[in-house]
Amino acid sequence: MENTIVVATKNAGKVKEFQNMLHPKGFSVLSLLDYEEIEDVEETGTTFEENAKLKAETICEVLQTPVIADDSGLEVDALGGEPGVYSARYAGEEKDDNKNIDKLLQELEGVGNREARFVCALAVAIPDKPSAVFRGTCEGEIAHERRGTNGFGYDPVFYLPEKKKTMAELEKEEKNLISHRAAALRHLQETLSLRDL
Ligand SMILES: O=c1[nH]c(=O)c2ncn([C@@H]3O[C@H](COP(=O)(O)OP(=O)(O)OP(=O)(O)O)[C@@H](O)[C@H]3O)c2[nH]1
Ligand SMILES: [Mg+2]
Repeated sequence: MENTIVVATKNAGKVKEFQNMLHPKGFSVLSLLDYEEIEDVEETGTTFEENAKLKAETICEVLQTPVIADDSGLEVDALGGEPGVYSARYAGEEKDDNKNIDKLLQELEGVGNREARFVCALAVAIPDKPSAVFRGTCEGEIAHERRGTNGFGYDPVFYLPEKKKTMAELEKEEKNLISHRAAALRHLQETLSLRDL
């Protein structure tokens, strides 16, 4: 397992981004897509941090190896911070990105304030050690319609005014420099060495 990091997620979009961010640093990335027998961890927390810790600690306990977990989502100011920790299941249990975007655009119909942010809590769990959690955010606005095909989730409607593009119009390298996930990973690295994992 040398230079391998396990990310406790079944979200293929997240897995790709962690691979693209960690491969250049000399790590290979495994995820729960490589351990199909492991069931989803129930996200019973009320914050991104609680859910990230829950996922990291549960999978660390099962695999007895260091694990990182990402709990993330979209906070929209005009919706009082929703969908927040419920971002994946905003339009139903099937976690359908397209339906989630449709619902978001409906909720914001006629709403002037489009300010929003992506939030990522990244938790690290190491056997027999206290876990740690780091937060990264990325500020933007909710567009009126979809643009772009890169990324996943709400990326086609997450508009970055300074880039004049949606997140889904950015190349993956560009997203991985400015995203909430990249920011959380930077914070983790300021405190911990990935080589300790
Ligand atoms: O456009 C987006 N670009 C992103 O970069 C991004 N990051 C998160 N999200 C949204 O937030 C949910 C996370 O929920 P979440 O952390 O519970 O993950 P998940 O349930 O998909 O997988 P898991 O990691 O729990 O197994 C995701 O499904 C997405 O809807 C994003 N949307
Ligand atoms: Mg989830």
